[in-house]
Amino acid sequence: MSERDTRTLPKAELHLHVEGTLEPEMVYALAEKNGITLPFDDIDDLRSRYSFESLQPFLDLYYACTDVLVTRDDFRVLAGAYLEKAHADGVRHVEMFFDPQAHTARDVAIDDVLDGLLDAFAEAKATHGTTGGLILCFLRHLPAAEAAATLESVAHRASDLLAVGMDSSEVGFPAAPFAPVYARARELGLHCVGHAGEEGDPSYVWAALDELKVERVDHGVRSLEDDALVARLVEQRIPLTVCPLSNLRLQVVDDLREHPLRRMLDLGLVATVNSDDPAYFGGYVDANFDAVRTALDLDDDALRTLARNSITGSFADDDRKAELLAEVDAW
Ligand code: HPA
Ligand SMILES: [Zn+2]
Repeated sequence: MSERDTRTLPKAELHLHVEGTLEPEMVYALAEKNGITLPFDDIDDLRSRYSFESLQPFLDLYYACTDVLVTRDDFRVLAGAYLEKAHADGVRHVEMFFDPQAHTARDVAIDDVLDGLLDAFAEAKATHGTTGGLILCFLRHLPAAEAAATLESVAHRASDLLAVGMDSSEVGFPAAPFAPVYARARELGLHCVGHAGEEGDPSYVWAALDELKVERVDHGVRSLEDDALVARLVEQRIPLTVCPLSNLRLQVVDDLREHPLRRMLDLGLVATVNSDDPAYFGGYVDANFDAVRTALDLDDDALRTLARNSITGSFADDDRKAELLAEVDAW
């Protein structure tokens, strides 16, 4: 096993929900500032709820906490705190998910969400040289018509986004109705990614590829159950944004020593390591690198491959990719 400090390994984070970086202290501070009554007794009661049997109970808590985000500055502060932690973890490029429908449903203006998040990126670029951008996620448990309306509401600001994505409950919520929304996103010049194969079987990953035409699969760990799917992902070099501690906490895997990440690398898949919802799942990106390094006995070459995959799998421009890949080679 490698002994190097993985925080010094230059990397990109490609699977990070900004709402999932809401730490309990910030939940309480923002609730007080914004006069919001939380459905918990106190901060310790909230902390006691961070144990999840599956995706849905986590999502219920995640959306309840999201209600404290109201103003442009709330979004700036939230994303800014994450970008500082990411910088300390060696993250040089971030492609950040946000869930606009979780905010506009509470009458928060989508421009305030976007502007606050972009303020934080501008600060991180100026302070640390961090690059990256925003991925607008559609909530797949809601009707596709609502996703379409959300996209149209920001169509005039498409240049402020990198991509669209899809998250929230997976099993029982088919991708096909969202195909026209994804087609429209491509028309607007946006990249396309989507969560699939987290809890859903390989048919969900096929649908993300064939119906939504995603360029990257978020999670995708269940793809390994289907050899033909693995062959397609390898052949087309479709990156998979894997989130080990998330998989452990949501009981997608019982034990990190059984996590498929090493098998994914051995099969030639473009797998990356990410934190998903770090405030809820026990750690930011370096904690994820550290956990899989120990559990799967990964050496420095495997860690470098994961970092390289995060850069080649990103939507950074070619010059930025070359710059970051050279930094990884020098590690
Ligand atoms: O891990 C996740 N899966 C699906 N939706 C999500 N929304 C936030 N985190 C997640
Ligand atoms: Zn996710």
